[in-house]
Amino acid sequence: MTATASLDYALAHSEVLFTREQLDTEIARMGREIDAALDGERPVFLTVMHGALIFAGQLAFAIRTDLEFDYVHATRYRGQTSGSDLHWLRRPEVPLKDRTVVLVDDILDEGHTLKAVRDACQEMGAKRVLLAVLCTKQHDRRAHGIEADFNGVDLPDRYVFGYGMDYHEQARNLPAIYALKD
Ligand SMILES: O=P(O)(O)OC[C@H]1O[C@H](OP(=O)(O)OP(=O)(O)O)[C@H](O)[C@@H]1O
Ligand code: HPA
Repeated sequence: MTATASLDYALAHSEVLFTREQLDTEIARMGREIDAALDGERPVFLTVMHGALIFAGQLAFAIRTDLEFDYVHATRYRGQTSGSDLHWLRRPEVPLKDRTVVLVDDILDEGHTLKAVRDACQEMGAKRVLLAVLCTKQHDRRAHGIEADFNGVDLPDRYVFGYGMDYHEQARNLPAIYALKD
């Protein structure tokens, strides 16, 4: 591993943007918003591995409506800090025809990942796909036609890690969102 890819390097060149306490508050709000949108309907709660793992568990506890769990694994970054082609490692198993899907991911960045996963859900017959993300990066590189229905916090256009998000496959279990300094 190169020196700049180490977690020690990342922590020495980063700052905390959002603490666990701040994120707890936002996730609780999202749970209430999702309950209101579901209006009693039981959805498929579809988690995009690996990055959404921590957020999805916390969000599920914040939602009162019963959920049917499934997950997909699609990755575009594969441990790197810039994205490339999307690789599907697991597609949805639960039949999605005529179902509402709550699609859960850690970050909406350029949007290619969630756009591809959302399109796949629609091709499988989902009647409604609601996107719930912990954070959204603010820039003008977003893929056309993708935005979050439920968002936790907005981020500057910097590489972030922690709270499920990786720095060269490290740091996912740090309980805060960190950003590299410019
Ligand atoms: O909006 P985009 O630019 O497409 O980026 C967002 C995606 O990138 C990350 O996944 P990654 O490919 O790093 O896999 P991971 O979830 O295993 O970390 C993240 O979890 C999102 O799924
Ligand atoms: O800034 C990021 N950090 C971690 N994973 C990501 N996937 C897309 N953007 C990012």
